[in-house]
Amino acid sequence: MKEQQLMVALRIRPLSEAEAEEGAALVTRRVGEQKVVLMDPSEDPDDILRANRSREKTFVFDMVFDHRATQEEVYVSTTKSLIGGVISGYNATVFAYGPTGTGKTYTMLGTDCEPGIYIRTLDDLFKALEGTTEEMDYGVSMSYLEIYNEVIRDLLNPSSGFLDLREDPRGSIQIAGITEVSTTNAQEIMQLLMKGNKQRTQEPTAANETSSRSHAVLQVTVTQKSRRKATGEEVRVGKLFMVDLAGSERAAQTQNQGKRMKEGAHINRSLLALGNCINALSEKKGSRAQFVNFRDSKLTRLLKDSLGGNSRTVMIAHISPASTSFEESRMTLIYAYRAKNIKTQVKCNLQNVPYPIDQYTSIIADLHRDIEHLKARVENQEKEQSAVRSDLGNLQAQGHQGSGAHSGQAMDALRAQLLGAFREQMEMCHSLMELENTNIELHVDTCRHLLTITDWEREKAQGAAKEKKDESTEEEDREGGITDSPEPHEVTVAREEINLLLAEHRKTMALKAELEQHLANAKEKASQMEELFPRQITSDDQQEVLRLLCRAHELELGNTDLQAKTLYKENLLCQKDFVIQQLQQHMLLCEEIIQQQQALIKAQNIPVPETLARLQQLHLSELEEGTLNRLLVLHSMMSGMLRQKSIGAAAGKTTPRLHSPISPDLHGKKSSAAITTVPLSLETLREIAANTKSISLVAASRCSRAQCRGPGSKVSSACFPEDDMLELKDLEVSSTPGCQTSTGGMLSEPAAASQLCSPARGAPRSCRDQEMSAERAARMKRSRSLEPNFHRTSKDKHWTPSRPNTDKASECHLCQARLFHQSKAASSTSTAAKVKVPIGHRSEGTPLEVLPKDNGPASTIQQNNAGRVQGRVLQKQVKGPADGASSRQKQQSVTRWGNQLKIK
Ligand SMILES: Nc1ncnc2c1ncn2[C@@H]1O[C@H](COP(=O)(O)OP(=O)(O)OP(=O)(O)O)[C@@H](O)[C@H]1O
Repeated sequence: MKEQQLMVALRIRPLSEAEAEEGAALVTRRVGEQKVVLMDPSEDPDDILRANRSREKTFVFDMVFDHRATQEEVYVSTTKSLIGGVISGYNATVFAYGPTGTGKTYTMLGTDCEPGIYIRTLDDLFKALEGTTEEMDYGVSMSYLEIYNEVIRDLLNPSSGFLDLREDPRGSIQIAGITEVSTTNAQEIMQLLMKGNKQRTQEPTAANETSSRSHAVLQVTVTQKSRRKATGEEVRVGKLFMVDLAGSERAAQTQNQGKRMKEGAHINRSLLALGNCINALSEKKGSRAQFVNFRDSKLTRLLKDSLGGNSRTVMIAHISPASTSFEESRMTLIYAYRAKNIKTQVKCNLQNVPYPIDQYTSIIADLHRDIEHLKARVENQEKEQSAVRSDLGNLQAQGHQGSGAHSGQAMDALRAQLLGAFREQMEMCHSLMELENTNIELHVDTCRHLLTITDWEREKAQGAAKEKKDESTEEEDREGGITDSPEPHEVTVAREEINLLLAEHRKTMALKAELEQHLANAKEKASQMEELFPRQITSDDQQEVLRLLCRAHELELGNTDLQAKTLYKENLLCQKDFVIQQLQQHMLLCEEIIQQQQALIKAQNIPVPETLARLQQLHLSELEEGTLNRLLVLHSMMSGMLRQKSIGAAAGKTTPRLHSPISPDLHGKKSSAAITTVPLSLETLREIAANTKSISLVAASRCSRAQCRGPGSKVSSACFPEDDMLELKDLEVSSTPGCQTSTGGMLSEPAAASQLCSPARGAPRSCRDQEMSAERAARMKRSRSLEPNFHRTSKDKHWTPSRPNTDKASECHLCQARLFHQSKAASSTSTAAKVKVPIGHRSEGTPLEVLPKDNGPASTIQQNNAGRVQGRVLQKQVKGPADGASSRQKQQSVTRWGNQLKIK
């Protein structure tokens, strides 16, 4: 990882005709290649009182261009050098900053005769790639978007609506549903850009006839893969962002009113957020280190890596030379000058680095099977549902003909009430899932930050060890002992972000608890309504209609549950990537240790025991055979396919896609156990965040394993957020021989264990894992421990992390989460049973009466609200179909529920 200072260049455009007509004086002067002098036009040179104070301010930048600079010069001095890095897998960003009308678009896009940075960069990029394609396979894709009034639009496909901005598990920002064009022709790209630019929101302001009112971002991704098999299947991905920001303007200067004023407010909001980030980042190393809030605007979230992360970044600040723009120029120069202090950490983006992952391939295969199985069940349920719906239509038609007016009215009222109640329940279910989804996102974010901190801790530890070694050999240089190197700002940011994320998690959990309570009440209400059928509705047909309604509702809930389970599996896959990343780093460390030890053995001529020699031989042949590479490719292919399939399914089907399931527990009937994700103990994370010195993901997961371990154990409350501890404390779990795992106990009843551990298949995966581990352990006679987390199996032929450390930890959480939800479902059922007066449901136009409970025969609560649910895409897919609108609906639905809860 290399530290890079942000490069800041300044471009001063020529005096415009309008400025010249106004008689504006020149207030800027370029001195040499790197200096600019700004003169304050308001100061009187004859003012004796201020005679000692200079009316000139000098600013130094990496490059200063004045009106004589050509587009080629600006490009060559700022951007050209980034191309090589992007091809080798590094990220880079160029952004144009400055007040309106100072030439940002001119610099970035340019004109037909004087093309700007976009086209020159792409031209050179393709030329460079052509020269190297003998050795490498390259892929180039680009996307072009604008952020206008805090919403993101695809400039290559404006009809796709507003897009969502997401962070992927590796922490890079993604735009869901954005069009990515693959091409190798710069001319084609120029046409696309011109076309896209026409879609950009552009309006005349007093300062600029063709003012761009939005921030435009052109992203080019270069993927590089070696053609020589011997070098492995390593893929390097370099991303280049080219950003034309909207003008940093003041309303007074641009005389903006109405819509322009509102736009200005949004533009200023994101630019203000950008300014704040620049301020905070530039002071990161200084005494006034501040928190950098990238989340304040879409723009700063998008530029997060460019400013504070993994990117070589160039800022081209723009100013006008006119005295009339003095104030804007001064502010821009101050900001740009500050930005020079920003440092980014640059590292090559490698994907698919060879790593022994056989255990993951089997898990992934399992997940694949589960997903297929669940999908098949979803399809069956859908078929059943449509059959029920058509029956229902027929019966309703008959009911209307055959029954009297009075009974028809009662029937309609009851039906409306039922539908209202079911709809409310479904909305609550979806809101709960959305909250759970948010929790997962928060968790993924937290893990990512933990990884950053772990990386740093490891680097620090290695550095300290090295220093100690040096110290012993060069004592004279080490008077002060080992000095603590300063913590990189990304690590400090990670620590701060973890705290924020934990706070957000607590809020989400509180809202979720309220919603769950509300849902339990709603279910109780619906069950009371069902008991009234026989009294209020006399006709058999009508009763049948209502029963079918309830059945449809039940199916709908079941359907939702299944889809949620599917998505949960997908999420689990995603989390495996994290673990792989972590293990991969550990693997590299181990490799280094092995090499050094081998060198030592050789140098000292130490006799090697036969067993060790055999293992070394095995290790070498493993490397030569490239088995690990193949496994890795298999892993990436399978997980890629799975994700692709999911995306395809989401695009093709109109059924909802949910990240996390809810357990519908209707009318006292136990439904399948709900699953949620609590992959790391939030308590543990909180401790880790607080205890900043010894933070490590491995430590965190070990901790949570340790807390969950032990035969006949109680489910440890330490594995759950504190809000959930009360729910769990009385839940006794006993071990089942053969099913006991090192990561958590099973319910004593086999059926319950199966339900908890593997809802989709017969044998609980934890049990299977246990058997496999035992089998493996028996075969591991020659295995030898390198360090506590790693072992070598004769079957695996390579160093590999012990299974319980990874997948079992996840399984442990999975089991516990299910357990928790089941206990919660049980407790909510009992709570619901105590409710005497049901809360009124919302139904369209028909306020629900409080219905007396009688002792009529119980039947099943059902609902047909499938139509409502269909067409809602509930999971936001990165790089999937555009789903921005639906995710906003989701947000609204969650917020709405949040608000309703508050009101209630
Ligand atoms: N270096 C330059 N040489 C010649 N003309 C320039 C130069 N810089 C800007 N211009 C001209 O000034 C005008 C305004 O430039 P441009 O639209 O690029 O400004 P901007 O900073 O992008 O404004 P906004 O933020 O309002 O979109 C254009 O007509 C452009 O051609």
